[in-house]
Amino acid sequence: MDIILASSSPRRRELLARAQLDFTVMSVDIDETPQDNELPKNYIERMVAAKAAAAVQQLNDTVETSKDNLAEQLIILTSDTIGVLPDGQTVLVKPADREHAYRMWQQMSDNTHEVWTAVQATHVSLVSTHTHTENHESVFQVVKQQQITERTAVTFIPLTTEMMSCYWESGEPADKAGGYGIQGLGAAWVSRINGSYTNVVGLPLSQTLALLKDILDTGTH
Ligand SMILES: Cc1cn([C@H]2C[C@H](O)[C@@H](COP(=O)(O)OP(=O)(O)OP(=O)(O)O)O2)c(=O)[nH]c1=O
Repeated sequence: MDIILASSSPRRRELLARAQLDFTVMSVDIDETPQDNELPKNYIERMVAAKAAAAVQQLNDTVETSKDNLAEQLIILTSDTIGVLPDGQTVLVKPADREHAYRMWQQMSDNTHEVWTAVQATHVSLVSTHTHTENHESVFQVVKQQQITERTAVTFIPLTTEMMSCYWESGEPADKAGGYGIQGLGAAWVSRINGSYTNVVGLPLSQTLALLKDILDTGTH
């Protein structure tokens, strides 16, 4: 079964490549705006499912021209990373602008938040259906989907306005949940983590491999 990583995150690509698996990558674009008072669990589960649905739709939009290059059974991997404040309710996403980043960082300063990454593995199969004109049409249909969510606690040192200003200017925070990258300059703000490091970077690697193994095992029985 072929694996598709449906993500435009270079970090996820790089992490999955470390497992020396064969996989291809496609980008999906969805609206990632949290709903009012949406709980972290609901938000993150909705995101990975929506990314998977967008990937299936994208495959089906081009299936007639690309099916010679596609396996009939595919596993699509989608993932989403958020920060969660100690209240267990506040979701930290990518900063919309500098002020948004500062607001998040003020709440994370000298405090411990959690980073949650959800991963969904979606097994799809190419099936041939009859159309009303008696023609055949091929579409990918979902056979099975499984999700996991991994949580890592991250403690920040006390932050000053000057530190926040310098960091924002670096450009690193813009495309990252909670407005920091532990794999980059953001490491200087982290005094301690408890849990998976790769989870913070965007893909909990060992847990993702276990999820893949699980869905591959059940798919072939
Ligand atoms: C906390 C943290 C997040 N991040 C990143 C991981 C995710 O890529 C990003 C959160 O945004 P996501 O929406 O999870 O992912 P994405 O938009 O980058 O990619 P795609 O939806 O196409 O898969 O924040 C880091 O790189 N380092 C960190 O320390």
